[in-house]
Amino acid sequence: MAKKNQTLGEFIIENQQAFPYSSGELSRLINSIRLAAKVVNHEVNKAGLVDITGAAGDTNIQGEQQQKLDVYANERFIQTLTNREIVCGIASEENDEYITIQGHNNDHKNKYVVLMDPLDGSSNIDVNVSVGTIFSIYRRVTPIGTPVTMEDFLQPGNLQVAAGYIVYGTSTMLVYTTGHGVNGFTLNPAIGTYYLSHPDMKFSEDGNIYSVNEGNYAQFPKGVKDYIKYCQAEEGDRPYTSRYIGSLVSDIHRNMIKGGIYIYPSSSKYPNGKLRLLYECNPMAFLAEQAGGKASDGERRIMDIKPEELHERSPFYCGSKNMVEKAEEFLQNAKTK
Ligand SMILES: O=P(O)(O)OC[C@H]1O[C@](O)(COP(=O)(O)O)[C@@H](O)[C@@H]1O
Ligand SMILES: [Mg+2]
Ligand SMILES: [Mg+2]
Repeated sequence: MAKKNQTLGEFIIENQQAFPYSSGELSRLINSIRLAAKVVNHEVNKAGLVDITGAAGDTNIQGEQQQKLDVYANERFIQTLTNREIVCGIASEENDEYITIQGHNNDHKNKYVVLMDPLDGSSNIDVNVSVGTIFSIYRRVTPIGTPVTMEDFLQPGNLQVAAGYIVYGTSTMLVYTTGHGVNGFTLNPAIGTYYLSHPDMKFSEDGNIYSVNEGNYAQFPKGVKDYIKYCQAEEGDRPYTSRYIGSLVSDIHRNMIKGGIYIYPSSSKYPNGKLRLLYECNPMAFLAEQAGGKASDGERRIMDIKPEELHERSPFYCGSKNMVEKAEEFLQNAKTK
């Protein structure tokens, strides 16, 4: 049972039985993510003081300009996960291909793969707005002792064994699930310890915050435009409040605490949506469902989508269950008209 203010270490030990495969590996994996997050947090907190902001000069497979902090965070998480001898493979937004981790005996004996967005919200780095890291963890499906293959990474989200995010905001928080609810831990930077500050986080069934980049309104499908007009109407419990930070982690985190819906729909600029299914939509969908919320692509449950490619994108509707279902209703009605 989660006890407020217990440390992350105490929580992990007390909830060992909650981790699948009853081994300590998954808890060691969560711990290694915690460690890497502390190092990245340190750099995020001094971004601007040192030359860690701004463009790194390269572009990633998404064709997006890599920020220096994207590259730094990516390297730290890969190094920590590799050194801790727990994972057999890593896929990252910042790497075109997945990374095979052989293990210190080159025996490919590790059981888990991690997919991650090492730094989410890159456009906010230079303007001192919160950013995050998102991770998704699966048990490998190919035989232990052999090198991982793409099959280990292209698993539907409903097979995740753990998922979470770190938000580097006014405070640094680690929020994650292993399929037994969602718990949030806040870092005490003075002593470098995470404390259980948000036990058993829940999405309220309803909310009055909608998060969408309304600057792209003209590019949206009719159903999305209709839903936004519904949110803005002066009737019933509306107008809702519009809040959009432009960091998926921050927008989802706020909505989980206050209630709300986050939408990144398909558009003329992003026909399949902008967010990546494997390391943005799926982990957030796992958290949302574990917190009593909902996550779809407008029609299908996100976690039931069978991925075809490592960096494939998906439209994303996530948050308070009744709000997501209302948005899906507008999308459906627009199709039938
Ligand atoms: O600026 P836009 O088009 O509204 O997109 C904002 C979205 O893009 C993202 O920044 C994409 O993530 P990355 O920063 O990791 O590429 C999300 O965090 C955010 O929700
Ligand atoms: Mg991202
Ligand atoms: Mg990113």
